[in-house]
Amino acid sequence: MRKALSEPLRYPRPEGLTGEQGISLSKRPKQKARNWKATLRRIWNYLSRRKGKLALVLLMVLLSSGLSLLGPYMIGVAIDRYLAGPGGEPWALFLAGLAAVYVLGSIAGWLQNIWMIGIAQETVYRMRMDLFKQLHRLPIPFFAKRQRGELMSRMTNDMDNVSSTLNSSAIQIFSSVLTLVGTVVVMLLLSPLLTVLTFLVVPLMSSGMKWITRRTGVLFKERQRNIGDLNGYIEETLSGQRIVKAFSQEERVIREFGERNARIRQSGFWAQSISGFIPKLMNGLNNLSYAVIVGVGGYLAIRGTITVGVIVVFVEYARQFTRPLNDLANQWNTLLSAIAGAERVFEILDEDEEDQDEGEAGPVEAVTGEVEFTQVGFSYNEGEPTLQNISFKARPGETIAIIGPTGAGKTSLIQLLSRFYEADSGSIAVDGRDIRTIRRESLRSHMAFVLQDTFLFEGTIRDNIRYGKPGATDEQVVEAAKLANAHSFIARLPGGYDKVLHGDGSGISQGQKQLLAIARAILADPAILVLDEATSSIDTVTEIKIQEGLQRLMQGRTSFVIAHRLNTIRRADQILVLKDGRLAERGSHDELLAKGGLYSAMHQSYGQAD
Ligand SMILES: Nc1ncnc2c1ncn2[C@@H]1O[C@H](COP(=O)(O)OP(=O)(O)OP(=O)(O)O)[C@@H](O)[C@H]1O
Repeated sequence: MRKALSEPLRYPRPEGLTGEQGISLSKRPKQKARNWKATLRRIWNYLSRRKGKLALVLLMVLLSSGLSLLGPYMIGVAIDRYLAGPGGEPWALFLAGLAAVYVLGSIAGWLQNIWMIGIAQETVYRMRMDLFKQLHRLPIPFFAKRQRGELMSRMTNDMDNVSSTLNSSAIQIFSSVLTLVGTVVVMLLLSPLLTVLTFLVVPLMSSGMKWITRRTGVLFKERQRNIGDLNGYIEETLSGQRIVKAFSQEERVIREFGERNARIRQSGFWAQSISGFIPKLMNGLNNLSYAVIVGVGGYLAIRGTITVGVIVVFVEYARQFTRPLNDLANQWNTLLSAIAGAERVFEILDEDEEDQDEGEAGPVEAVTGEVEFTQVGFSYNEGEPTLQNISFKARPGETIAIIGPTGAGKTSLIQLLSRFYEADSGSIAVDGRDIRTIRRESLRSHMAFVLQDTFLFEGTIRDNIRYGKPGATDEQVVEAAKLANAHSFIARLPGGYDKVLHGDGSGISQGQKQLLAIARAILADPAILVLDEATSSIDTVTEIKIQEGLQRLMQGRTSFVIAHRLNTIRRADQILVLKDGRLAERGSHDELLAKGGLYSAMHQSYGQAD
């Protein structure tokens, strides 16, 4: 008996009890799902695609749980049978049987693990695919309301949460419950009294855990908040790195980072230190439970009520009983937080995609570029009109300059034309066809955008130019670059067209970025062009190159230019002057000047700025 007390764990100590990882998982700030039943049903929809494999996993869980009960039981039986001296089956046979039980148990555990990981990875793969597809189907207004970082975290953190839980926690919880129930049943069958004594530690354990977690919960939350704060600070200072350097604020930034970093150290220290008591407490209580079992069991054995074998079985089961209990405590929060994560993923999946194109909507083959707005009205928020009663007609190949004070609605007008937003009233027609009857994708394939802030993807210059027309040949890419006046600077770059651009084209200048955007648009060869003229000043040589490139690009296309330069405005076939969401004036430069109205007044200031 002494042996059992001083060396209570005959088999490898269960990991569930100790270890920082297990503890910290249970202390994660809880994220609660609002409708966990519906979320679980949807997770099941994904999982159920692999029903056969799942059934195998469950079989393995049953097998490994059953074998984990059988092992200690066999030891107990053996002790009773062989304690008084050799008898019954030979030892070797018994040992072989015992070894088989443990080996089979391990194999079943291993198979269950590996199969479940397969199912989990496939499930997460599908969910991730669905989420990414959905993110690219959602309309622009959806993104206007959300933070990019927040969406990113659904794609990464929430998916990771779901992944790790499906990988291990879900199955562990199931197997813990099974083992727990099985252990309790066998314990009750062997000795109800000893079972009750073993249970005595449970309230002590749970109140001890509660006492500690109440304290560490606050600390872990604080640490989490501090980490969030630090991440935010890192993101901010990296994005604003140029400003930091430009204002020589490096020292201050480092100091402020240090303060935040120290806060994490502080909260982390206390959270980890206090939670470190959990394994100690568990081990202490476990030993207490062994002592009680062995003490009372010994007394009962002397009185002949139970056998020594039963005591040994109980000591083993007591361990087996507290381990799943602990696992459950550890995994429960992980499970809850994964369900909450999955719910956040499903929330995005449930968002309305871009309004389905109306019944008749179809593709449009060739477009000449005639655009007509008829009494178009639009508002981002109900009751706050952004555009009202906009009517004009652009003939194919015309250049339309859109001007007006900031906030007048210039960008909004363009957004409607490209169907990023839908007009609330009136109609917009391309080649006489209402754009609501043209599939968005098809409509946009006839348009190209050269915006102030050109977005370049990670990849070669060639691929970036080819972005709108992936099938274009290398010769066509070079041809477009030449027309855009981009060829000469590209040719001078090390690597030329194969130079890889990183981080949104950080290795090239603003002007060069614009030249690439022009080349991209030339290659796409659209009938309708949308230009947002750069307001930032670019050196004169590049400026001339850009203007030349733009002229070539605009040739023969209907071009809408949010214009800032007098030259562009003067050359336009029509000028739309927007003010407070209304079309204040419309006409050519000369017509509007002659009118002596708003344009004429604005023209003065343009004249000064140009
Ligand atoms: N996503 C949005 N949600 C709500 N209101 C918006 C949104 N985008 C723009 N607005 C508002 O609509 C009005 C018109 O904005 P718009 O961007 O079209 O003006 P703009 O003439 O292009 O201005 P700027 O010259 O400054 O770019 C502004 O009052 C603006 O605050």
